[in-house]
Amino acid sequence: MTVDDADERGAMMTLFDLGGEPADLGPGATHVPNWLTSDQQRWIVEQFTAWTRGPVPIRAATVRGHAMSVRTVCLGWHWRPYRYTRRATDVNNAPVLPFPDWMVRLGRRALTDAGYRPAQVEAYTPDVALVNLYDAAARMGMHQDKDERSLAPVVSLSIGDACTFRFGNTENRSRPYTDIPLHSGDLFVFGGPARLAFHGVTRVHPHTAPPECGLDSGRINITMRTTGFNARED
Ligand SMILES: O=C(O)CCC(=O)C(=O)O
Ligand SMILES: [Fe+2]
Repeated sequence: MTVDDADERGAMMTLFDLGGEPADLGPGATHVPNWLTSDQQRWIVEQFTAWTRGPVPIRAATVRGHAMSVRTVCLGWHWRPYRYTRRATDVNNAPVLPFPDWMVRLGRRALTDAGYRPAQVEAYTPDVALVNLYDAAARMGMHQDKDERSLAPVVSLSIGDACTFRFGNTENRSRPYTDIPLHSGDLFVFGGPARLAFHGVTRVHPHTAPPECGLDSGRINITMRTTGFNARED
């Protein structure tokens, strides 16, 4: 079997396994397949294209001397391992784009659809988005999202090629974890007892992006978070 065959098989498995039981992700984690409409996905891809042009260009962050395989552009705050600043201090020192109001509203709708109570939804005010672009070879190792001071939920949106997302436990990078396919348009929310769960992307499935999503190849993932830092901090 060639690598291409293996990719093809992975792609087919990912495309056709939507009918099964929803994975039990434990309390605090919710997967809502097919949450964004095709129109919304295409519109977000257009925004993404504009974000990558700057003022801070999309780039692979450096972790312990190695470039990540994923490239990232940020909104609201600039993230570099392992802190948030208002300027892209490890890129070109330009100020980061503002966090858009429509994304706050989208984040609130995401919490509603993930089963959060109205008071929690109204209080939700994410102020940073990490927007990741994965090519077919990109991965993300198991990690916790813990550079934020706030433990408000993380809202994750996926567009383009499907991936295998590994969602684990709050203790360490190893088992127990659950591998779930995230497809174009899927929403994933992790908060409460799952907020500091280890998670990662074990692989991207090339050629699985639906034509109507607006992205020919690769995968975009947006995670909205709440830094808990005040506006003047740098
Ligand atoms: O790409 C994903 O689905 C997850 C991204 C992620 O975990 C992160 O940006 O911290
Ligand atoms: Fe993460």
